[in-house]
Amino acid sequence: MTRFTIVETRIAGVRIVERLRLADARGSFARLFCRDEFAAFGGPTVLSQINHSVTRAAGTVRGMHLQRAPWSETKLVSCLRGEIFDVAVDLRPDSPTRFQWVGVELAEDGDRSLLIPQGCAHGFQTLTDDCGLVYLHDQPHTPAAETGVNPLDPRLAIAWPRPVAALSDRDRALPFLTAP
Ligand SMILES: Cc1cn([C@H]2C[C@H](O)[C@@H](COP(=O)(O)OP(=O)(O)O[C@H]3O[C@H](C)C(=O)[C@H](O)[C@H]3O)O2)c(=O)[nH]c1=O
Repeated sequence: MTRFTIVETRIAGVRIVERLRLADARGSFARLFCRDEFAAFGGPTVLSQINHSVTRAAGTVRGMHLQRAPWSETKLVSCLRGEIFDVAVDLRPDSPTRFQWVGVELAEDGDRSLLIPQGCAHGFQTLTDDCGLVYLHDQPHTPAAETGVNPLDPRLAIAWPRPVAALSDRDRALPFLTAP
């Protein structure tokens, strides 16, 4: 039984992964990742790290982050508590959608995750208080390879749904795009 439906977006490799929820009188069960099913659509098949982040206040923005090569990573982001607006930005130099972004709402009572490929930055805004995210990464966290772009960059013009209520000092200091 196929547990996932893959929805392509306008950015190649940025995919919405819709999960099949198996429900019964006790509640439900859903799979977050499956190596074989993900291999079938060209998704990541190796997990390096799994992370959990908690964000207290609605309106908070985290991002836009990615790791440089050779630690470029694919991420699968799932919201298991609360609701977020999840965003991927294409920063691949040769991509026809470079500097374009895709945003989707992920929620604990929803059944979808966002798959962010190598070369794309990831960030999100919380739409409720107390949001919990689970990230699957196919590369280890490598601080020396961490980079990003400013989530408030006017050139990206990411349409955050709410006023930005909180931003880390690190994210506030992320660079703005200058490349033509
Ligand atoms: C990303 C990461 C962080 N950390 C440590 C480093 C810091 O001591 C602490 C918080 O890190 P940071 O402020 O980078 O966390 P976020 O701002 O939530 O960044 C994450 O959220 C954005 C939206 C992402 O897409 C990335 O996965 C990730 O960069 O966790 C780890 O130990 N492992 C990790 O993989």
